[in-house]
Amino acid sequence: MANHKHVAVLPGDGIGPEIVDEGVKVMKAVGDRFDYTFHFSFGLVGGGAIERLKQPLPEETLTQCRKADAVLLGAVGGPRWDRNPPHLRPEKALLGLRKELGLYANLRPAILYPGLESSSSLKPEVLEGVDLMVVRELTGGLYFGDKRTEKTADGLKATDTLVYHEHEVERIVHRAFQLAQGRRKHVTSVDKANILESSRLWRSVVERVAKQYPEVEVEHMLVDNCAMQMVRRPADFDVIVTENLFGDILSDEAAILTGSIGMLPSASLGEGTFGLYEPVHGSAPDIAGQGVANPVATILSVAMMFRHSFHNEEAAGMIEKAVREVLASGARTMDVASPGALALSTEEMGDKVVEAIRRQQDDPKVPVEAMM
Ligand SMILES: NC(=O)c1ccc[n+]([C@@H]2O[C@H](COP(=O)([O-])OP(=O)(O)OC[C@H]3O[C@@H](n4cnc5c(N)ncnc54)[C@H](O)[C@@H]3O)[C@@H](O)[C@H]2O)c1
Ligand SMILES: CC(C)[C@H](C(=O)O)[C@@H](O)C(=O)O
Ligand SMILES: [Mg+2]
Repeated sequence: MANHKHVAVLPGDGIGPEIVDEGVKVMKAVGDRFDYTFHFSFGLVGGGAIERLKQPLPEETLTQCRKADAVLLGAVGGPRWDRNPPHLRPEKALLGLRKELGLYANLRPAILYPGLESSSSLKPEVLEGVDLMVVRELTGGLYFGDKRTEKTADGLKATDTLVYHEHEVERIVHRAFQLAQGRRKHVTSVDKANILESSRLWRSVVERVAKQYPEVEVEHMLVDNCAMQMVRRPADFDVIVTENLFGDILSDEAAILTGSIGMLPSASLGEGTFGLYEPVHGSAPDIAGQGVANPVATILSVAMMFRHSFHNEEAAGMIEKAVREVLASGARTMDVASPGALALSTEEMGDKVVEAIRRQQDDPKVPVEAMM
């Protein structure tokens, strides 16, 4: 029986449309194998929406997302809008989507694919076995606390507020422990409890919740130390759970472990099966329009969509295996290619992944029942 899925597609700005095209292509290829029929609804978000509708997150786009089973987003932002007032910044759309759709749990896996060791500036022996998951709280913290700029006698004064409610910490920490149960059963909770009140609350909640998961080992680490340990002994990390801004920064740092930020996918989830899937990176204005961006982060985000929103682990595995095979064959986009080597375009890389998916489908060694 056909599986009907409505996917809201928000390409956004910069390289967004280029990488999303490849994500949709892969979704269709896997969908064919598993008898999905997709309804794609394309929407405006970010800078493009500001230009056309004078707002970064039009109500129509939000409604479209609410009606969908999942959202695939490219990226937003660019220098053209950098001087806009806060309510007309493309990035504001991301915060609106996350908050309005209740997507508080941001899963950002960082896996080093075989063959990409040489794309990292770290030594191969440090990188061996890197497979970690940053679980970032996504709808609280500094991003959403009161903020204002005011005039004082000494000049301007700007304030941002870092607020966490106990229940907000509790639900993300549970999510991290549950993920760790299916992985290597280790959680590193990252905070700044030596200085921040919100981190002290965070740490006490982690200690309480941890008692419900006795088989999972837990450690607390200060964020500054974590930033160092992540590049010093990255393979020791399994699940990292942390607040919004720390998670944003540490997940970009993880790009050094995987060879490129173009390799990092993400899933933003709430309570149900609905999710928003997007690469960790931004709109990369420096390479936009050239057709050279790495589409793998977006393609791996599509794999996460099959896993978390469609509960189809086989389809997710098929995409990840295809990416693994393509990289093992030496195919590289510019960001991970050796200096002087011929690099593939965004589209060519997407085509390679689709070909690898089709090969898996034709391969008699893969039992059909294992793919159902
Ligand atoms: N989720 C999002 O939409 C998102 C995330 C981060 C930044 N942004 C926005 O994007 C804009 C640019 O931000 P930035 O330059 O700090 O970060 P960025 O992630 O866009 O780019 C950082 C560097 O990584 C490279 N890069 C990024 N993605 C790549 C890919 N797929 N393949 C190859 N190289 C890639 C870029 O060329 C650049 O050199 C800003 O407006 C920022 O606010 C949006
Ligand atoms: C663009 C920005 C608002 C966003 C964030 O900080 O969450 C981005 O950096 C990300 O990681 O998705
Ligand atoms: Mg970021």
